Amino acid sequence: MARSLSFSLISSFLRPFPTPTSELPANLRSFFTVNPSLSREKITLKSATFSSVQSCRISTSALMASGTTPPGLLTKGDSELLVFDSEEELSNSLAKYTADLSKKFCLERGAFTVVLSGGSLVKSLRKLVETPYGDSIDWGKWHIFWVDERVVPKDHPDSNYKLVFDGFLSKVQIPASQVYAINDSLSAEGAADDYESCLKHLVNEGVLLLSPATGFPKFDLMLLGMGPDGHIASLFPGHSLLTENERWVTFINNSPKPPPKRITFTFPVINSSAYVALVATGAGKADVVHRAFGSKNSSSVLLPVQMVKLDNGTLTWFTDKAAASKL
Ligand SMILES: O=C(O)[C@H](O)[C@@H](O)[C@H](O)[C@H](O)COP(=O)(O)O
Repeated sequence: MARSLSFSLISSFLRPFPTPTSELPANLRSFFTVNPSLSREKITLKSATFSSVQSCRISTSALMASGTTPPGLLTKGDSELLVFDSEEELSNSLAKYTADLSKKFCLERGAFTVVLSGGSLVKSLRKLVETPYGDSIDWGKWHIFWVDERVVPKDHPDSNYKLVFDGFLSKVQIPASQVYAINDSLSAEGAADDYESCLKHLVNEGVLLLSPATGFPKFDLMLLGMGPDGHIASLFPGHSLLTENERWVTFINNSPKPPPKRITFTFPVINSSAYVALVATGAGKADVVHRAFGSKNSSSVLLPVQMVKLDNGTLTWFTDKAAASKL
């Protein structure tokens, strides 16, 4: 039977840890002990349940939405997994994580470049428009991109632009000129070329930075969903697009997930990001979460989600109990 440990990371802002570290299992004890810098202001989660925690590497940077990296826990290409008791709690924490990164990047460089996927992610972002974030975020400095888009008119029910507009953009004050939708009058190939040109223009304008290490654009934050087959963006298992290493944006005319015509960022762009939050909820994602984080990996063939290996950034998985149930 899977061992389950529930503990409250912080139930109020009055105390740093409700549970003495001596009462935690050894692996979590050392996790907290080596991070004396954890402060009550920086920990954002109300509670989390980790099943079979040996399978997961959990570091404080995922819990500290300000992005401060504690010493000795993160390495290049490392990733972190958070498991929440409910999607509601996940949504609260995702909002805090995003708001804190917004504050950091707006202060550091006066802009915040945010890339969104479609799917259930957009619903999980709902708390971001609510108090206290909705009123305090500097929306005027946000720049919104799509990691993938279905090549359909913007008012089509399949459009990721429409999904994000209805669920998020229509509720906040991001200037329309800073919302980069595809040109839906073009073919998939034309729309990908056009979007890549748009990104290059934004690099010239200084809105978008280039990764000095890879030469690909370095977005501040990507908020990505994941399919039950392990796809991210419109990068599907076994597809030739997985190995694209020159283009920034490419296209697919035969997507296994409808609709068939899409554009998508490529792996070099995704992996050049400063921060990636991978949001996976529900039992339908449990097999893939297990494959990515479980102690036994039966296949040498990597699923697309396993190919997210950031060159110099922080990858955090936000999951709920159902998605983590096979760990
Ligand atoms: O346009 C798309 O189809 C998405 O960008 C896609 O990559 C999505 O994020 C995943 O399929 C997860 O979707 P769910 O969270 O709805 O399962």
